[in-house]
Amino acid sequence: SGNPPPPPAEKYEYQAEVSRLMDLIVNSLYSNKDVFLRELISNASDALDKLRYLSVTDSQLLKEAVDLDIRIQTDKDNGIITITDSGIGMTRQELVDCLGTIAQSGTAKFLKAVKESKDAGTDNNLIGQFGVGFYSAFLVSDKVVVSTKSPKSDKQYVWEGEANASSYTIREETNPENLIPRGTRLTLYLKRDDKGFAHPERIQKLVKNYSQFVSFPIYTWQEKGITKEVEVDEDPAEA
Ligand SMILES: COC(=O)c1c(O)cc(O)c(Cl)c1CCC(=O)Nc1cc(O)c(OC)cc1O
Repeated sequence: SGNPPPPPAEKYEYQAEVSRLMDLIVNSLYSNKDVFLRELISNASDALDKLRYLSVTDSQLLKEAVDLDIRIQTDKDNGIITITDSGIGMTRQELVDCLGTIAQSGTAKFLKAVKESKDAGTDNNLIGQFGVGFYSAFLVSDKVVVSTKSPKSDKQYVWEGEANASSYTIREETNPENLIPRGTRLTLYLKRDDKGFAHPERIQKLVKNYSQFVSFPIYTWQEKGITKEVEVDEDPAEA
């Protein structure tokens, strides 16, 4: 017989503050939903920064020898966006700590700030300021899958959450096709009304807009092959 079956997915309840936060976001308090891409590119960039910084004292972290970059793939027929980075990734516990809970302090302040800004009618983007950028994925997605591999663990884990759900699941990644050497891959299953975000030209426009301060190359994938979005003063001869 083959390998033993993988352990079943484990179900976790969100911390109450996370549920409140997600309700707020899912009810799309934010008129310009574009911010989801800025937040997710920012998270990917932070994870790459973390890896680069830690690798200065621990070169083992780079043993998977993959380039430090961000790849954004769009599937416009099925309304799916995939954002993959080769950053530090997360262990199972970090998945629970990072995506299932948020620091209480930040949340209370965030919720208060949003309420005030809502009352004040000024719809500014508070999401990024409180480290809750991940949940902005639910501005445009019914379901989000986060597959992540940290150099600190020998397994890759998959977090799965849906909008308006009170719980999420975490399981081991066992499908060889889905394995990544290191980093995090987010798969966004876009809402019916937001499938337009999966059009390559729309993503490319948003990436150009948000990638100005990102010090890693961002590639967007489309039918015709890979287009390198961020021209890092490339020598024309190499182009
Ligand atoms: C380490 O960050 C990631 O793996 C990562 C990524 O590469 C891309 C992403 O879109 C997201 Cl959402 C993540 C996770 C970011 C995150 O929430 N990190 C994080 C948050 C915490 O509250 C924390 O506290 C222990 C630790 C974290 O790494």
